[in-house]
Amino acid sequence: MRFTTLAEFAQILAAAPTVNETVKTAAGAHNAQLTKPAGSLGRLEELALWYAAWRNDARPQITAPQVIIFAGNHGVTAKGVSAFPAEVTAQMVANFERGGAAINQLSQAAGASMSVHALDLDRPTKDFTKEAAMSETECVAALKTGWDSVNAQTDLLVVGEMGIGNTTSAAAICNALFGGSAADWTGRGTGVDDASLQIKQNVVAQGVDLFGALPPLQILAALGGREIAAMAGAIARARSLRIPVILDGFICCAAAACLEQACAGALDHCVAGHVSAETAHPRLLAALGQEPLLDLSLRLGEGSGAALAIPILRGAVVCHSNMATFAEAGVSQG
Ligand SMILES: O=C(O)c1ccc[n+]([C@@H]2O[C@H](COP(=O)([O-])O)[C@@H](O)[C@H]2O)c1
Ligand SMILES: Cc1cc2nc[nH]c2cc1C
Repeated sequence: MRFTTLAEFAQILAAAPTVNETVKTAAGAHNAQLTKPAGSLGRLEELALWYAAWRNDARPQITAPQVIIFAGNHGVTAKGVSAFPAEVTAQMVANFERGGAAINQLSQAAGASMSVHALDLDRPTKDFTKEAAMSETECVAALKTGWDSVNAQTDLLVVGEMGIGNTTSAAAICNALFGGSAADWTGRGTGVDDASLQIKQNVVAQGVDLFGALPPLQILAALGGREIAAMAGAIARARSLRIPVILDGFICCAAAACLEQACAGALDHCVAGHVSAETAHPRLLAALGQEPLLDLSLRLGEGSGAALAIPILRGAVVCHSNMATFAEAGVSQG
């Protein structure tokens, strides 16, 4: 399916497949027969039923998880909102390509393929305290990069990001989408000091003053970044292919939030992999109605927290699909 405008992208979200309740019921009946006290696998049982219902398969397997990292540069970095210089984005892309970053290790440990997409790094977005970060055309191009990067054969998707300055962009998106004050949504990102945190809050407040009244996908264009839009495009593509998604930290969830606010239920195929140490991430997860699987005080991004959650979902699915039933094992039911 192609889209050339944000309005067409919104139509795709509205027409996306929904969860298969018949398969969910069948998966629930199977779960009830497995050799364990009812409910004893806790949240793993709920995860397995959710996964089965999205895959249209009451006894699914996870065989080909995909991790995709998107990188983008941000005009607002000129304001001094990050503890690191903007050139680190491109330097880290080279590191991802050489296999030297945390996400390379975590993807491999989780048995996932991993790819990196750098989006116009030599052309940062515009400073959103002055003008929209991206035009509609630029935002649509980034959404398409994400859309096209999803392998249709994958059965579990993680999207992650790298972009110096992108916690400022994510904070502005969240403040615009959910209200409250700039301080509510602005954290220390890579580790800014008190003076830079104050600048960051002011930048977020200025962006929200200018663009906060726009509809959600226009907020993504005006306050977002290319890697943020690309994550949104990939999450939407996964939905169209019935591929469940594990969400990562604050920036990933801000991208996802644009979809949910544009179309209620757009994240029903997503689960939050972790809650990050970025101060506003718990607030964002609450706004999305998401309960994170892990709480490890990570604040790296790169899809790292989501990749760590892959084995949890794998565990849920192998128990659900491969355990013996009471009848098969000759175990007496209580
Ligand atoms: O995922 C998170 O919650 C998270 C929290 C803080 C920082 N990050 C990463 O740090 C970078 C953004 O931080 P900053 O300070 O440059 O806005 C970007 O590359 C993110 O991947 C990521
Ligand atoms: C070194 C470094 C690695 C990162 N990975 C994701 N965001 C990052 C930010 C920095 C600064």
